[in-house]
Amino acid sequence: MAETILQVEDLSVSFEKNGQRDMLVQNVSFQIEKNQCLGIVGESGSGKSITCKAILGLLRPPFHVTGKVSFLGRDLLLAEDTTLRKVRGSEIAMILQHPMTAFDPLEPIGKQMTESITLHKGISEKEALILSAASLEKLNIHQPMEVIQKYPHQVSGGMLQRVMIAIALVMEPAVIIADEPTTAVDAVNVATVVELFESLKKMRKTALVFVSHDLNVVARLSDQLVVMNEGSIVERGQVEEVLHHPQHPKAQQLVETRQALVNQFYRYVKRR
Ligand SMILES: Nc1ncnc2c1ncn2[C@@H]1O[C@H](COP(=O)(O)OP(=O)(O)OP(=O)(O)O)[C@@H](O)[C@H]1O
Repeated sequence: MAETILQVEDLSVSFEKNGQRDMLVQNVSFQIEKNQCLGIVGESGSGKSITCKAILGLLRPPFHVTGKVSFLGRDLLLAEDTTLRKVRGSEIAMILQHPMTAFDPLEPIGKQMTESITLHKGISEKEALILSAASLEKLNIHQPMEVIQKYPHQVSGGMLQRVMIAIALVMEPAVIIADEPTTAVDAVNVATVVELFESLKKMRKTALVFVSHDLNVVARLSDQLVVMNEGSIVERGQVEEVLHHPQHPKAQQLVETRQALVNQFYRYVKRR
């Protein structure tokens, strides 16, 4: 039987402002097994990022989170901060949409990479540096030692997203939560990133939560797909089923928009 690694039950998030409570995410439930990828799609503002942040315990008041997030039998919503930090670094990796916010602007990139790796893997800084450089090379970063010496503001957003993915590759976590991990990455490197995620899934049995606006990438990586709208899941199922036979109007709209873009692309290619 497949082993459930992450189970989210009735996750709701509200935000309090001027005595008024806004519901941002409502009763979201899903589960992921080892070696499986759950894709999350939905229009901008539908609650995808807030859901990821809530799972990772990254929301503080005035956000209010309820529900249950079980990771290998532990409820992450009830976990102490120190436990959460440990889990986040080594067992659940996160790749965030805005990479700049994930790095300390005052420390070189390499130091930040080796710090998390030595802490969670219990290896020396030198070993961590070698692993970091090898991991960066897998992501087509050909002069890794140069990048390692730079500060976050000295490289592009796409490069920082690849650095976050490189850290995840070294850590080999049980789960990766990737919130639009390729938004700033150029097209050639998107293919590399997708291949690396695919091989992590296959070789390491990593479970993935993959949020993206790119339905082609989602179709390639995901097994199950959920569609979010206004904070709720409005459709779920096998990825092919949802993409080929969407039932909810919002899911249909997403798929139609993608089809229109693909058709436009082929018309453009034919004209050339
Ligand atoms: N820091 C915040 N404070 C208050 N409200 C927020 C905050 N971040 C997000 N929200 C609100 O929460 C809701 C869900 O936002 P979220 O960022 O999860 O959407 P999303 O689906 O990830 O969108 P996108 O695809 O543009 O990243 C939106 O109504 C948004 O305005």
